[in-house]
Amino acid sequence: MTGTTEPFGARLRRAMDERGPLCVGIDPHASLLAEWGLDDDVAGLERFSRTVVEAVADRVAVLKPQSAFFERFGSRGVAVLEKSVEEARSAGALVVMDAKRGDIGSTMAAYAESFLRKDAPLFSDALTVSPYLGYGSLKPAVDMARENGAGLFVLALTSNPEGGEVQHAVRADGRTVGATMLAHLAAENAREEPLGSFGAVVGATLGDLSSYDLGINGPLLAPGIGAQGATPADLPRVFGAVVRNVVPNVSRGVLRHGPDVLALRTAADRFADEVRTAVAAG
Ligand SMILES: O=C(O)c1cc(=O)[nH]c(=O)n1[C@@H]1O[C@H](COP(=O)(O)O)[C@@H](O)[C@H]1O
Repeated sequence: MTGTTEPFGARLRRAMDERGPLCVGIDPHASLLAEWGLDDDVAGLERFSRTVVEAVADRVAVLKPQSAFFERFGSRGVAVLEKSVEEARSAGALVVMDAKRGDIGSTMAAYAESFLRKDAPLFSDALTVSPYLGYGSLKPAVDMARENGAGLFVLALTSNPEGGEVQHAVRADGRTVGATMLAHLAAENAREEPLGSFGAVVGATLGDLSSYDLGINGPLLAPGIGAQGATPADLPRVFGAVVRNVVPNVSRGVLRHGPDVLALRTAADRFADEVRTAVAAG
């Protein structure tokens, strides 16, 4: 931790307690731009992204821009991404940059500088990362996050059906690969209060996860609600005792209500209420 920089986990816990834990994704699919009556170009991208930020950044805990949809437009798309991150953060939302980076250690350090160094143009409160070059390859990102009060979300048990062939694979020590990633995160977050800064991505679509120890003392980003078929009511069944640490993500389930700001806001509020009710019951 540098100076008085408050760790991501503490900032996230407070935001979740104050605003509820919902994360809304900024996923400007070409099909959504068309549904919103926008052109599939940089101006359309900018209008889409600004509208989502205007609609929900003052009320949800987290916004998660999907970097690929911005990178599609090259440097001008990335400029829109920079602006969206800045606007979302100034409206009080935390930003999780969904860029799913993962590389050998020496180049991972450059990715970490791009997203997790406080003075970087794309600095975000947290970054999604892939540990499938080995968890240890993420060390430069872990270190950079710690120094800058940022966090990581490590892909552990993803929402897509193809993930199982890697994540459920059993290692020589009898543990699955996914369980091993969770154990690394638990070690990273040990003794952190009120919540560690190193989260796992665990799909809300996965059903019974009782064979996994999700008690990593860190946040669990749970995509899959809405378009992928999971609902807020599934959360207690999937996450059990750690449901209070879940940050459920909805992207298309909210975004399909645009371009009307009020309709987007109402959709996000409805998911937020359903999540609150499910977590309270869990
Ligand atoms: O890391 C992620 O955010 C992620 C991990 C995962 O396992 N599954 C998953 O869907 N996501 C992302 O979460 C978002 C889900 O979008 P919707 O299906 O439209 O709600 C997309 O941006 C995905 O890239």
